[in-house]
Amino acid sequence: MPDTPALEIEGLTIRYGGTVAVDALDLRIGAGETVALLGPNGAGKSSTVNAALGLFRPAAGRVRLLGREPDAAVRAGAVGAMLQHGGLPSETRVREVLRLVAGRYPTPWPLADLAATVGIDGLLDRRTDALSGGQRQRVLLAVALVGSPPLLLLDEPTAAMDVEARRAFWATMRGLAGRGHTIVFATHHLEEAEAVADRVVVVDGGRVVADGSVADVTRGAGERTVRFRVPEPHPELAGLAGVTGVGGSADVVELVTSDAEATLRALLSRFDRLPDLEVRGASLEQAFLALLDGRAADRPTTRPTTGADR
Ligand SMILES: Nc1ncnc2c1ncn2[C@@H]1O[C@H](COP(=O)(O)OP(=O)(O)OP(=O)(O)O)[C@@H](O)[C@H]1O
Repeated sequence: MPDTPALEIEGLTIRYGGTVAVDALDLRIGAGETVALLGPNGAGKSSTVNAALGLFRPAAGRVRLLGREPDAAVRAGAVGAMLQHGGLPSETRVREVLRLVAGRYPTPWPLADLAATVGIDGLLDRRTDALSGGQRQRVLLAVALVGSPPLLLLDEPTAAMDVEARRAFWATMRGLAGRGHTIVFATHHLEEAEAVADRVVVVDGGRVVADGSVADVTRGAGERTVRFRVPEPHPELAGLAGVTGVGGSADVVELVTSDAEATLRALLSRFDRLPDLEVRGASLEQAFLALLDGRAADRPTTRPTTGADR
């Protein structure tokens, strides 16, 4: 069925005691999409990923992976996952773990090719308890990929990786995306989302607060950056109309503004010249922070603990 979504979540609600971690969340991800799940600590990303994998029963809502119940999709090898606290059996060699997992699938990814793809060729005979954090992540990725699943759910997959390993990881992911795999990943590295994702979904307080391409989300946040050269510091710039942040370096000022026109008017009334003036759209990071700041301002000082009670 070509139109069956890879992941479909309707009204997902997850509670831990009195805490509502996920609050009637809806999300539909089409086959072949690469989607970044963004959100501050405690937003509900891991809970959503775990529930999508059927690791626990939600308080309410419905999840389908490629049209199937989570358990059935996992059993059929349709989904591969890397979880935040994913473990490997101890006192075993990497090769044995991968052989064991491969045995569950009818047509597993050939071991040598898989190892080369995720950059663990040199680790196959290493004991799992002798791996560094980043090496462990790569082995966990190999475990997730062994069945060559059409859907990958990855929770902060590059958290322990160094720059080179992260680059290699995303090169592998791009290759898989190019072959039609659906990739859903939670991350705090906004530059990864910007570089890799077709779509970003921002979650806060257990709900989706923005959803679209990076361009949509940055445009939607309404922030702009006004940049120009100025020979000395001007502390008063922080108070100019529209300005929500001041940055820059040496003799360059970068003003983040929610009203570029008002900011430019205020600047032109103070300075005769604005050398090398540039007005740019916000980066994803600026948009993300503006979005969460805006929501924080809307919240009462004491956050309601049970969104589901509303
Ligand atoms: N096992 C648990 N027991 C109690 N509360 C939990 C449990 N797991 C998560 N929570 C709470 O649920 C909320 C959502 O947590 P979750 O781990 O899903 O967020 P997250 O977006 O993945 O955060 P992070 O970016 O820090 O990993 C938080 O308030 C968290 O404290």
